[in-house]
Amino acid sequence: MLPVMALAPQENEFILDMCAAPGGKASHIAAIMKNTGVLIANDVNKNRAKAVIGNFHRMGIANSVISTYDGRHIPQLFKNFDRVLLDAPCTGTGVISKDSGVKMSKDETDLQRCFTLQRELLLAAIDSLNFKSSTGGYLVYSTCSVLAEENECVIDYALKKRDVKLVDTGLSFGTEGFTNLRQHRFHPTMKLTRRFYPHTHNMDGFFVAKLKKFSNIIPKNNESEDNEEETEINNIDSENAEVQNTIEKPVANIKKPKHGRGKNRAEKKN
Ligand SMILES: C[S@@+](CC[C@H](N)C(=O)[O-])C[C@H]1O[C@@H](n2cnc3c(N)ncnc32)[C@H](O)[C@@H]1O
Repeated sequence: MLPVMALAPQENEFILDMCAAPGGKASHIAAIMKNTGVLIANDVNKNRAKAVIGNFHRMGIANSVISTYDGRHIPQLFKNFDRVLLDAPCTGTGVISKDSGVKMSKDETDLQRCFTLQRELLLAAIDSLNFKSSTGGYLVYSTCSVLAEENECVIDYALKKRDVKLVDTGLSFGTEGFTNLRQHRFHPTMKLTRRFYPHTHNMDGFFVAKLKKFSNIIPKNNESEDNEEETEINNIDSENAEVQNTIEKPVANIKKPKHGRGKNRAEKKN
């Protein structure tokens, strides 16, 4: 439950668990909230969401709404959360000891698909946060993967695309996230993220990062978006343009995100 400890939910807050099923972490958050405030427990997979319903009934949780939206659409549906947990879908390379099939069943395309989705979900999670929250404005991103492509690379992307900064997770163990790995050079604050390894920490491989949001402004990215001015998210967000077009459709009909062809200019350059 490390991500929930890092999230540090408070009573009476408005909290989103964007990828909640089967609901272990959402139940933990709800227990800390003591049936005050509101918890939105969302998961795109309707079958898996049934497990959240079961868990919440069993635990007598009465302050929650369980939804089955694609997390990338959440900012158009709910906004101004005090805290958001994004326990992202991932390749599961941290739990190979439990499911050795991961070694054989994932190829490069799966990895690419995973980290594209992770980036999109993370931007949506940030966009749904209330930076003016008097108690929060925090987001926790976690995966059960040990691959930098699904962890530091995703966080690095968000640091460039939104007005957020990494903060201490408050977790007293784990190793520091990478600032320097192969061809990658990440922001020095990446050491505030935490990595957990089966052989070192006697637990599943895991990654936890905590971000604080400072405004709704999309920072000018000097490397890839030289001609773009700082802009309020609500006005432009081209990444969400496709989402806006599909928002009225049932989840099953939602267009898949485009990979490769059709990406916007900035993403292509990254
Ligand atoms: C690592 S699991 C979450 C585990 C959960 N936090 C818990 O503690 O029980 C990732 C979840 O993300 C969900 N998911 C995948 N794509 C999604 C999307 N686009 N929007 C929302 N949820 C998504 C999957 O259905 C899966 O249940």
